[in-house]
Amino acid sequence: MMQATDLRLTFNPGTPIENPALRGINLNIADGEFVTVIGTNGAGKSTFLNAVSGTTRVDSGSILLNGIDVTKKTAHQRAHWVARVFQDPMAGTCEALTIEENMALAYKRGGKRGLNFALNPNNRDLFKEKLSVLKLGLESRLTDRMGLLSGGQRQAVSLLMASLQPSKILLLDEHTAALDPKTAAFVLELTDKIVTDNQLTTMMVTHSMQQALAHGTRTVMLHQGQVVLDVAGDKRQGMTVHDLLDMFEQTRGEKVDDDSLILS
Ligand SMILES: Nc1ncnc2c1ncn2[C@@H]1O[C@H](COP(=O)(O)OP(=O)(O)OP(=O)(O)O)[C@@H](O)[C@H]1O
Repeated sequence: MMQATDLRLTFNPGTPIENPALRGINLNIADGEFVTVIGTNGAGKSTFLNAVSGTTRVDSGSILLNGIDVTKKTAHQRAHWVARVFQDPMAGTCEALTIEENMALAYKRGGKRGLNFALNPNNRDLFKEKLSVLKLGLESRLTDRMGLLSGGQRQAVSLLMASLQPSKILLLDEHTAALDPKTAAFVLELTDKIVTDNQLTTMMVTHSMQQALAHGTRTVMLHQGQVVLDVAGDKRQGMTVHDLLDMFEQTRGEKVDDDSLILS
């Protein structure tokens, strides 16, 4: 369970380029809920995810993960609880290390023991078994360097890595945006499977309203640093992009001014 309460953050306060990126975000996510997050450019989506993961500190407000207040904890201290897959396939894995070394690092995420401890025969079998689910033949390439994999393969392995240890929340930050449409569809399908199989509490930022409605169990829209729409259950079932745009217009009294959000 994640509870984000009145999160506020202003970049460059007191300067001519002062920017209130988070203006009181309130969002509670129940265990096992898969929330898709959309919003116009600059709405604060990445900043919000950074605040949850601890790579950005908020000015005020609180973030609780399973009842534990992590607001003042560093990203490193939160590593036990927060798993993340980034937009850039290069960002979440180390290309100089092998597939099994990357997986071993993920397996010991937040732990103190060394890489060699996690690279034992039992774990190798586990990594192979997990990789075989991808149906990409990577289970026979454990000692290949990560840098040899395509962007889609790396994102697929990143997703597996994120689910190797139980986390309180999985953050997906436009993790398919850099992939071609076919590979993106494959990685999204895999995301659904991994999230469902492992009952992961998940927040997925996407720049596609269509994707936001087609995946997950709940959709939240951010606008100017606040949550302005929040739909789930029957209300969300069968909802179209057009319905969502109408809802935004009725709530805000303005139209969505971001073609990429509407058209992608
Ligand atoms: N490190 C930073 N320093 C100053 N301003 C920042 C910084 N990071 C983000 N911002 C600003 O904060 C606002 C929110 O940015 P953020 O990246 O969270 O938006 P976003 O919703 O993820 O947008 P996009 O869809 O374009 O990626 C924007 O106006 C952005 O320019």
